Amino acid sequence: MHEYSERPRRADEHPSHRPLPPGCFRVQRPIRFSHSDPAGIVYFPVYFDMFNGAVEDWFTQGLDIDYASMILERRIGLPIVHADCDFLIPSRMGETLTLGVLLERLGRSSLQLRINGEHDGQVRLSGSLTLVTTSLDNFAAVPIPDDIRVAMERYQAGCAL
Ligand SMILES: CC(C)(COP(=O)(O)OP(=O)(O)OC[C@H]1O[C@@H](n2cnc3c(N)ncnc32)[C@H](O)[C@@H]1OP(=O)(O)O)[C@@H](O)C(=O)NCCC(=O)NCCSC(=O)c1ccc(O)cc1
Repeated sequence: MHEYSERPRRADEHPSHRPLPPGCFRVQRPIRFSHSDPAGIVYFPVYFDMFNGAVEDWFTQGLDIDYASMILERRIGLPIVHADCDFLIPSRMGETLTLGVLLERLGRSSLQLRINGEHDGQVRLSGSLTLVTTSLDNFAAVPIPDDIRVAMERYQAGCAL
């Protein structure tokens, strides 16, 4: 039996669809012509590309760990093993989305992030990414390196404030 009546209907009815805590890292993303489909709204895969850009900026600006050096010099990759997104309100060219990053879970080699797209205080989309720290030499999962874990734990504590 379908239980559609139990699905959240409005942006403010589900916990993950509320704005993230103010302490979370946020980055602005202008919506450009190239992001939109013929209906004039952002084409859904574009949001996943924006999510990864937000993760890169979160590392470099929010954690103070240079994302490019982590990959190119330390040879630590962060492949995505899970991605999902609820799309609540469409966005259009000329608008600016604010992407916020909440660190929901820190595992041995994986981390789960909630990434919300907000506009005028409203959550327009709410996604989840699971990333795994991986050696780029053999493409196997490796424990999250200590310095990265410390930075993430510090971030998690600050975000909750
Ligand atoms: C990442 C992998 C090498 C890990 O494989 P394994 O070493 O066998 O993984 P394990 O089963 O041991 O799991 C490792 C951890 O991931 C977790 N995991 C693994 N799969 C999942 C899924 N699907 N969901 C949630 N958690 C998961 C698992 O629970 C372990 O967690 P911890 O307890 O915290 O350690 C392998 O799963 C893989 O290669 N997957 C394909 C990844 C891929 O192709 N993704 C899409 C493209 S990558 C990409 O877009 C990208 C973006 C940005 C970048 O910087 C890099 C790449």
